[in-house]
Amino acid sequence: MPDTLNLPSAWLGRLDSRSALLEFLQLCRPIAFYLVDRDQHLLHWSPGAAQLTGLDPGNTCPPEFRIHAEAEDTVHAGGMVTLHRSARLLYGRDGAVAGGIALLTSDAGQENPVGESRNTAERERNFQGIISRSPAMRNVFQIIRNAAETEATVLVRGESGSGKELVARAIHNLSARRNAPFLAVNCAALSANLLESELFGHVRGAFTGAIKDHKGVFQRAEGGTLFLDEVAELPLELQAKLLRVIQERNFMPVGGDRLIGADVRIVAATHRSLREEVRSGHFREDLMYRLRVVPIFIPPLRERREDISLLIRHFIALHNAGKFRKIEKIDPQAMRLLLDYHWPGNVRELHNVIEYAFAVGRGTTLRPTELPPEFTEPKTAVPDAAMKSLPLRSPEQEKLAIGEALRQSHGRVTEAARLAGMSRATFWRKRKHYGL
Ligand SMILES: Nc1ncnc2c1ncn2[C@@H]1O[C@H](COP(=O)(O)OP(=O)(O)OP(=O)(O)O)[C@@H](O)[C@H]1O
Repeated sequence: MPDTLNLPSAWLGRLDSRSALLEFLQLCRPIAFYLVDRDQHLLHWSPGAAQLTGLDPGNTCPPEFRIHAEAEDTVHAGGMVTLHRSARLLYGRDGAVAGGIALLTSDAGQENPVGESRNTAERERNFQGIISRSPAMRNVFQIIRNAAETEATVLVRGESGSGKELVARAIHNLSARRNAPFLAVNCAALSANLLESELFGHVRGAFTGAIKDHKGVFQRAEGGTLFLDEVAELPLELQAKLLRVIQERNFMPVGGDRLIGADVRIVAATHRSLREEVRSGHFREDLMYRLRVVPIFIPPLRERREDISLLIRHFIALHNAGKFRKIEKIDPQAMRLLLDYHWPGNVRELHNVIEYAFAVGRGTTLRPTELPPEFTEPKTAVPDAAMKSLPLRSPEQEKLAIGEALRQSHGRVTEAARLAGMSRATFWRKRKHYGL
């Protein structure tokens, strides 16, 4: 079925969303669905919904039908009819929740088709362990599939915790190299000397303490894939050596006198823009071009908000499999806090939040009090004067202050721009510039 992903963006840009929505609602009259605003006022209850449920609720949404979160669940119309409901949240241009839309189908007699389509949907949302239903990520999945068939070097860009290593593993697992090793090295975690040794190995006596030969990851990953995380942090002298491996397919261990062949596919990752690193003289341009043969960008979690509830459910299901606690429901207030959060640590942070809830809470409902302090503690207002002096701040301070303004405003850009004492346009530009 075609989806928005396949619609030309130029055409989408010209579309008047108001008239398109009204046409769409008219056309779908026989289908059972409804729309609510963020305060749960019923905006539209289709004739199909009235027929299926036997209800005509006016503009008051029956409590059972309120939409607080993305859900695939059942609702009971008038306590008699059990319906299957697919609910989705709708977002405004400012990124805040603007309401919800839900589709109702009769559970009875549709067991198989609904069951099948749910399974298909589940498969589409779990690609090699990467859970997502965002169109941008579906694009990423397709690039992974295609790139895995080739030997091309891949550069994954994304914020910390957004899933770069998962992408690298997926490429390896789908490639012809899947039966050989997948090894990961974090280029930011080691000093230049240790990193060189870890990458290329050393021979006995190469330096004090080198009491025996040591094989580097280029040798240990023979026939497989090497994941170079935080590649932008690679010191310049090692960049030259890496370039050589990519071009010549061989390398020299530290203190060695003999070149060793390297049959390794490289997948590199960074949270920085390599172009900017090249511009500032921290990264070799020739190496950048060699690494980004296939560039993959993973959007931060806050830019694919449709994934938040999916990931929450995924991690809850993972932890439910343990013995300590089973969470069956999420309190609507807790869900709103989770959905409105800015997620600076991306999926890793979300997983930690669920782990925290399992550790501190009890019972079958996840409650707001079981969320870490940053969700519940009263926000300390950023002093206006301090925010207004933003242009005088260093880039690091400015980035921090913009992040804080977004956090305080729950991602609502107009409000955040006001807090930061900037116009919306400047705020957008700076936010983009800092990758926030
Ligand atoms: N879409 C996703 N679905 C399921 N789990 C995910 C997803 N994205 C990330 N994770 C999980 O979040 C954690 C962080 O992911 P990963 O290590 O791949 O991120 P990263 O971008 O490489 O982070 P860093 O740059 O900090 O190393 C891992 O536990 C990973 O399994």
